[in-house]
Amino acid sequence: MISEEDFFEQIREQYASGLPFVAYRKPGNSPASHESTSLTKAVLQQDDALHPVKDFSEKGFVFSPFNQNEKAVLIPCPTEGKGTVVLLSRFQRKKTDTEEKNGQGTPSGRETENTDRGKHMDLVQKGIETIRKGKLEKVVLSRKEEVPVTLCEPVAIFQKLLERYEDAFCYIWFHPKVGLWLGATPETLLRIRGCVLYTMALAGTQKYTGQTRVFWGEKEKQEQQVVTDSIVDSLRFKVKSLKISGAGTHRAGNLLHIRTDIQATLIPEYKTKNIAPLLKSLHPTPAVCGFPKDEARLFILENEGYDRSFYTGFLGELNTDISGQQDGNTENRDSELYVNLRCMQMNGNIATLYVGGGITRDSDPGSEWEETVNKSFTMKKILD
Ligand SMILES: C=C(O[C@@H]1C=C(C(=O)O)C=C[C@H]1O)C(=O)O
Repeated sequence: MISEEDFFEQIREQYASGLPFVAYRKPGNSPASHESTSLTKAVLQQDDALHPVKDFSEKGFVFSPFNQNEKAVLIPCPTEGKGTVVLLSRFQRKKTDTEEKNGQGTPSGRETENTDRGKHMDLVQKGIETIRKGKLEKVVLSRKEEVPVTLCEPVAIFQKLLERYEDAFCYIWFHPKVGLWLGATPETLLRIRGCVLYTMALAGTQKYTGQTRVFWGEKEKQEQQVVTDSIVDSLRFKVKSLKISGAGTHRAGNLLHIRTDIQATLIPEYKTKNIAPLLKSLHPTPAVCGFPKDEARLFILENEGYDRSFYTGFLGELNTDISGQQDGNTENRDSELYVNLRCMQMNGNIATLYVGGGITRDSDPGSEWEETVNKSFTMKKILD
C-alpha cells in the first residue's frame, strides 16, 4: 500500500511516458464488491505492447468493446510474467459538500446542439416503429457528444470521479495505441468468486431529485423486467441454483434506475472453465443492447450511425483479483467486470461522451432525448 500522493504521482508519470495503464476503484455500496470503498488500484504496463485478448483465459485487466467482433485489450497482471507493476492505495474524499458527493445539480454553461436532438429523436422514432411492427421488444439507442474541455489533465479528472461517485466503478484507462477513456459506471456485468456468480439487471431511468422512494411507471418496469428475464434465461444450464432479489431503486449520481440482483451457483464445469461462454451469453445484456439480442444488435449497427467503440462494452479484473496476485495463487479465476457506461474518451482538449437509453413501444422520443442529456451530466459535471 502506498500513499495517495505517490499513487497519483506514479500514474501521472506513467501517462507522461506514454505507457499503458489502468487505475480504478470498485463501487463502495454494491453487493458485487467485497472491498472497502476506498481501495484504489493501478496496473502499469512496462512497455507499449498491445495485448489483444485471445479467448478470455488470460489474467489481467480487460477492456472490451461493445462489438464482440472487435478485439478486447488486456493489461496483463504480474503473474503473466509481463513485468507489470500493481499499485494499491486508499483514496480519502476531501469535499464535505453533500451536493458534490451526491452528484446533484446540473453543469453550467454547456448547451447541447439542437441538431443532435433532432437526429436522436429520429433514431428513437425509427426504433419505436420497428418495435411496433413486432420485429423487436426493446432496443437501446445511443449517441455521442463532443465537449471541449478546459481541464485536460486526465489524472485530475479521475480524482474528481473518485471524489464524486463513491458508488460507481470509477476508472481511467490508457493505451497509446488505443486511446484514453474515463468513466464512472453503476452497472456490474458479472462477478465470479469461486462458484458464486453475481450479476444485476439495471434499467429504467429517472432524474434524482432528492428522493429515492419514487414511483416507477409501467414502461420502466417492463423495460427492466426484460433485462432480468433475459439474464436469467442466459444463465440456464450454466448454474445449479439462482437467487433473484426484488426490483429496487438504485441511485447513480443524478439518476435513479431499477435494479434486480441475481446471484447463482455455477455448475462445476463453469467454475473451472474459461469465462468466455458466460460472457458470450451475458454480453451485451438488453440493458445496453435490447431484446431479442441479435435483432437489436443489428438494428444498432445499421441505424445508430456511429461506432460505439468501448462504450457499452465491459472492463475489469479478468481471472484474477489483481491485488491478490503477489500470493502466487495462479489457480485464481475470479473475475469482476463492469459495463462501460457514463464514460468518455479524451483526445487532447476534446472529450467524447457516450449516452443512450432503452426504447420500448411506449417510449417518447422527446423524453428519451432528455434521458441522454441527464446521463451526459455524469461526465459533464466533472469537466466543469
Ligand atoms: C445505456 C445506458 O444506460 C443503460 C440504460 C438504462 C435505461 O435505458 O434506462 C439504464 C441504465 C443502463 O443500463 C447509458 O447510460 O448510456
